[in-house]
Formats: sequence, structure tokens, C-alpha cells
Amino acid sequence: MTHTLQLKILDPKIGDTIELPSYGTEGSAGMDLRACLDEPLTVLPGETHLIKTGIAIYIEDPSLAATIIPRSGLGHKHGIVLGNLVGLIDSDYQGELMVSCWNRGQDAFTIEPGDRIAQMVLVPVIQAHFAIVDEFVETDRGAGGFGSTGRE
Ligand SMILES: O=c1ccn([C@H]2C[C@H](O)[C@@H](COP(=O)(O)OP(=O)(O)OP(=O)(O)O)O2)c(=O)[nH]1
Ligand SMILES: [Mg+2]
Repeated sequence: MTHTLQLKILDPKIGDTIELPSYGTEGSAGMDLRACLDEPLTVLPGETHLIKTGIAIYIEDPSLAATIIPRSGLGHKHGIVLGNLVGLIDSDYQGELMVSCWNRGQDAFTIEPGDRIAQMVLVPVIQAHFAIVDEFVETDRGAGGFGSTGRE
């Protein structure tokens, strides 16, 4: 399914020296977000930097949200993941898209302007209302969790 998102360019580098986010392939679930930097940024082991993307999106529809998640290669090979683990973009957020980059690895990692640092996935959202009850209709599982069914 495709969807049209409102997007504001906040930094003149976007669309000039830094490409707009885009899907790498026809079947990509995530569009790669690029670091809107003026100069290379070295993230030392253990450090977290909040990196601008130079764009804002306005999702508008409350039944949608966007998630920002790590790119597998950066996360697995270089330890570059997100300081918030997963970023969640609310449908009413209109500010700049920011990526919290955490170097959980052992080596310094340098991000160049325009590097693809994370990916954004648009997802459906269901907002919950509560129905307050005294008892639930009992299930086999009941309150069992956290490994209650064993490891295998
Ligand atoms: O990786 C992220 C995570 C969030 N945001 C923006 C969009 C999101 O809608 C807003 C608020 O995020 P969230 O609700 O996760 O943070 P909070 O700490 O609860 O802030 P707030 O009190 O503003 O809701 O910040 C980003 O740009 N990047
Ligand atoms: Mg919040």
C-alpha cells in the first residue's frame, strides 16, 4: 500500500547535496533517513548524538504512525543503533525528524553528511479505549507469562 505524506524541507542541503529519504528497492518496508550534517560527525563508543534529518513530516492521520529503527548493517557491524532503541513519530508531530544515534560498539564511527543512518517505517495504529471490567473471561494462559510455557 502507498500513502502520500506531507513533507517540509527545513534545510537547504536537502534535495541539493543530501537526497530526500527514499526506499532502496521496490519492496523495501523502510525508507532510509539521511544525516543532515554540515561536517562529518564522529560518534565515540558509548556516545549518543541527536542528529537532524533536515525534514519534517506531518502524518496527520491518527491511524498511522512512523517508526524509526536501526539499519541492520550499521547496528550489527558497527554498533550504530538508536539511543531510544525505536523512535516513534506521532501523527500530529510537525517538528524536525530527529535520529538519536547511539554507538553501542567498541570503535569510533564517523557519520558523513548525507549518510543513511536509520530507516523509517510507516505503520498502522489502533488507538485503544478501555472497557473497565471486574473479571476477564478465563483463558488457558491466564496470567502466565515470562517463560511460563517453558523454553522450547
Ligand atoms: O526518534 C525519534 C523519536 C521521536 N521524535 C519526535 C516525533 C515524536 O512524535 C516526538 C515525541 O516522541 P515521543 O512521544 O516518543 O517522546 P516523549 O519523550 O514522550 O516526548 P513528548 O513528551 O513530546 O511526547 O518526537 C523524533 O523526531 N525522533
Ligand atoms: Mg510522548
